[in-house]
Amino acid sequence: MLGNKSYLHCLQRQQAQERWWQKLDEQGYFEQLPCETVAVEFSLGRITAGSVFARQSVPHYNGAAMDGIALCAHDSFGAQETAPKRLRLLQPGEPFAAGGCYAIDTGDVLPNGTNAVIMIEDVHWADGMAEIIAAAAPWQHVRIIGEDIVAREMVIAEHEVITSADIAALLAAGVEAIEVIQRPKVAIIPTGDEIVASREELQAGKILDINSPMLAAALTSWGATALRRPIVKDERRCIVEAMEAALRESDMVIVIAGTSAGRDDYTADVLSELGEVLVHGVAMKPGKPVILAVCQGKPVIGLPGYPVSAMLTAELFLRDVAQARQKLPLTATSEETVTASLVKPVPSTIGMEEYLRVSVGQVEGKTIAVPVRRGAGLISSLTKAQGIMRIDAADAGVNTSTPLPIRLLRHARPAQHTILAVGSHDLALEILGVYLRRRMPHVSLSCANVGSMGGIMAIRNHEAHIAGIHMLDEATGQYNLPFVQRYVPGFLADLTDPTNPMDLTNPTGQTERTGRLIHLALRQQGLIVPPGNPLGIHSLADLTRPGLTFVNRQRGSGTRMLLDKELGKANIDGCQINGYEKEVATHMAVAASVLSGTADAGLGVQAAAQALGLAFIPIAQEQYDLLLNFSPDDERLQAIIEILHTMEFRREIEALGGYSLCKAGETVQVQ
Ligand SMILES: Nc1nc2c(c(=O)[nH]1)N[C@H]1C(S)=C(S)[C@@H](COP(=O)(O)OP(=O)(O)OC[C@H]3O[C@@H](n4cnc5c(N)ncnc54)[C@H](O)[C@@H]3O)O[C@H]1N2
Ligand code: MOO
Repeated sequence: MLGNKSYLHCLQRQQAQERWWQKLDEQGYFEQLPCETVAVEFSLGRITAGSVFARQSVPHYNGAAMDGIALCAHDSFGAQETAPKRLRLLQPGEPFAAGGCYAIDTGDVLPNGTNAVIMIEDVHWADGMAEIIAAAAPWQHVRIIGEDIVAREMVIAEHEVITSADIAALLAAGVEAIEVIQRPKVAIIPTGDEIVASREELQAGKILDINSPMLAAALTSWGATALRRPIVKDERRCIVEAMEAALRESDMVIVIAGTSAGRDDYTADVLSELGEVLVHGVAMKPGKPVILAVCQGKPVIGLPGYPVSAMLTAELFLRDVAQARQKLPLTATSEETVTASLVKPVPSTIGMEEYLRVSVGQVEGKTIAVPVRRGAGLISSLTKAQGIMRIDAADAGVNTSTPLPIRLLRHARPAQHTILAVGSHDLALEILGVYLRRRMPHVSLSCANVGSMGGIMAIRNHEAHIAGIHMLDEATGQYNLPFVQRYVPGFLADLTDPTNPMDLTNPTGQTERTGRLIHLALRQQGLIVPPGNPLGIHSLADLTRPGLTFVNRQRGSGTRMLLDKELGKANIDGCQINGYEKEVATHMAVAASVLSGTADAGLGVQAAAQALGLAFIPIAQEQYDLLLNFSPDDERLQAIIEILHTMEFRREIEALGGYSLCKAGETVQVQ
């Protein structure tokens, strides 16, 4: 029986946070924190447990602030240009006598009897005497005791983050060791029969524990100490034992997975046995089944197993608690955001807050956000996105006209430097991004895979810089150009017009038509089959053999169009092919289906077959072009075209297998 899981009654995020926080606060979790003493030299970023006072003054002696002579100011009174005064040079260690002076360097102790320094530039030497032409004020050019810090003065207040300058000030003030708040120890307990700790144990049905290292790294960046515990089986007793051990040794516990409604999901039960579950279920996506509990006065969080859910819920619920537990300023308020509009409306469930991962770039002065794939199990949705857009629980979605704030992930380059590539995806585009970054370190390239037609539409709507496209026009037999002319009429620059600014050698004049369609590669498309081609597949006709399973690409993709055209030529109907209805979204997904054995064949690029060590039967060569939308003088445009012409780039792409870049960078011409 699945049981009556309480998280089905979801709380709003803020309500859930407040409920957990309030309970912890009542139990004094954020007060009377454990402390430890560390060497000041190694205290960077730690939080002072109490205010720290100087043990000595800085400077601790009166010293010269300039190179020159030390004298008694009184002896200089009356000195003028017309009536210089001469002072007798005393030897170091010689007692001071009125009318005398000592040679002195910056930092030297001021000799007894003296109280001022005259800079060496203002001293004349005559007959072994120092001649001065202006009076010195008492204590001029002298660093007097305590000028910087006076003994017993406060050097740093309690609960401050220690900076590098603080380290210098503390050491100067005679403080060598300092009491700081202990880093909270956070135990991480991964659970699940299918979870394994190393690649060696990985086989079908097993999942590598990537959540523990991810969370440990996040905790470290939040100032906490992560204690990774062994993987625990989906057995109630094992989880109880692991929890009890974790509670003994840590200040906070994370239990990964087992938060939802499955038969082996014990996390909430165990936590209510060992303490109090305050929240099970928050109206947010991803992350809905998160559990917030308090056991033995310590916060315990059950994170949903999907990596994106685990990361987001840890950031939203755990980070503040970990930081407050060490009196660190909370990160949330200092996070970098940009405001952007979505390229297409995104629906969302009313009552559920949604965290949408997006690519962000600036196209024609407008900041654009392109959603990346949404699944909570897709960790690459976090690594490939530039930011996270929050859709409010009250909204049924976001339309394209409402700009919304986006929290930037990693130290994202500013949106105005991000090139948005929206269209059919190809590895060559990502490698182009790497080459661009080498030339222009401030620029990044962000790719959103929406298929060739989606790319053309994004260019038409002024929402992308680049669209990668490969679509064959059956009527003309030509690739790409007819579609651009049909769907974005007037967009392409007329390069035969000498006044056209797209002539990069002569950037003058004004015109509306600034787009370019340039060659990237000729790609070999073909059937991807298991190594050694065990079923002896040689042509599309073989796909109709009984017992053979095919995997298809999604409708609207260039590869699907190619397949349908080739099937038409061979007089084969899709319904004759077992698996024709099964669609996946990328070349690599086709190759992965073949590798895993869920399909015997699929159509895709040779590079995908080569990447996964699969066999390949060539079917057709297709033209993959880049539709570019930059202002003519944009240096990124020039850089792209230059890179496409380099041998280094061409060789690297051709080495992927099945690519020819002999025309890369050239403008696509009407045939
Ligand atoms: N009937 C329902 N099923 C599910 C619901 C629901 O409302 N009703 N919610 C779904 C949502 S939303 C989420 S999120 C997940 C949360 O699942 P659990 O926390 O119970 O976690 P598992 O099912 O054990 O794992 C989910 C997924 O994550 C993988 N995983 C787990 N631990 C790790 C790890 N340490 N490293 C990497 N990956 C991990 C695990 O293998 C699963 O693939 O529940 C839905 N179900
Ligand atoms: O909460 Mo789950 O994380 O939406 O997939």
